[in-house]
Amino acid sequence: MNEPLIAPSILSADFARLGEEVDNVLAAGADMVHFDVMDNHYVPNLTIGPMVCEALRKHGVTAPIDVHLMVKPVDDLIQMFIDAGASYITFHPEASEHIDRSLQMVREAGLKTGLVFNPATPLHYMDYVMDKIDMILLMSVNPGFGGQSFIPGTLDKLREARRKIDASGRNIRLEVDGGVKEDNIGEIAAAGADTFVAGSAIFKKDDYSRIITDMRERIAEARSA
Ligand SMILES: O=C(CO)[C@@H](O)[C@H](O)COP(=O)(O)O
Repeated sequence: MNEPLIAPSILSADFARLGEEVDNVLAAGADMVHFDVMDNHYVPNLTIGPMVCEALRKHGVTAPIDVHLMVKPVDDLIQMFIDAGASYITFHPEASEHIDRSLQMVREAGLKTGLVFNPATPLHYMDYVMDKIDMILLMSVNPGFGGQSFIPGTLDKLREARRKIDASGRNIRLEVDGGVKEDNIGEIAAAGADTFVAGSAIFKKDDYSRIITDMRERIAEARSA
């Protein structure tokens, strides 16, 4: 099992102080920055684009930036985020006309890539591209907004995704996003996730270090049980 990674979603950060917020959450022990891109078309919200990713790099952020594209179509923005300094680029299979080609674009640029599955999206989209993905992201809420409740059926879906990853023999990260909190992160880890996106659970707290440490402890407890 991969070492667990905590990826705060900057969707819940104070955008007026974004550089400082990202510095603070990384100094508090976060492993990477989860960067939610929404187009008010594929999802009913509008957020940030490649200029903000580039600005974070210019600000001095060296940690991995995990770009989650909630846009349709995806290919133009993939290229822009490659140029802007993304580390991971994940997208929804329904948002690409040519999933294999979109994955290939990211890989040829030397970045890590992956597919994102909404709560009702079946996992079979990954079946013929397992050799081209580094991450599978299961949405545990319907995408578009922070602060929603974790959909419990995601736990079974995580177990199913974990079986597929293990059967592939490849080192693919299993990320979960939506409603991840300190009181459910243990069972999410036990279901097979190794990469944990949390927005409001971290950014709505005063002490980022305490919540990230608490999350790590609960993951470790779940793994040793
Ligand atoms: O992509 C999304 C929502 O579409 C997420 O990354 C949210 O930003 C997670 O927020 P919390 O549920 O952790 O508050």
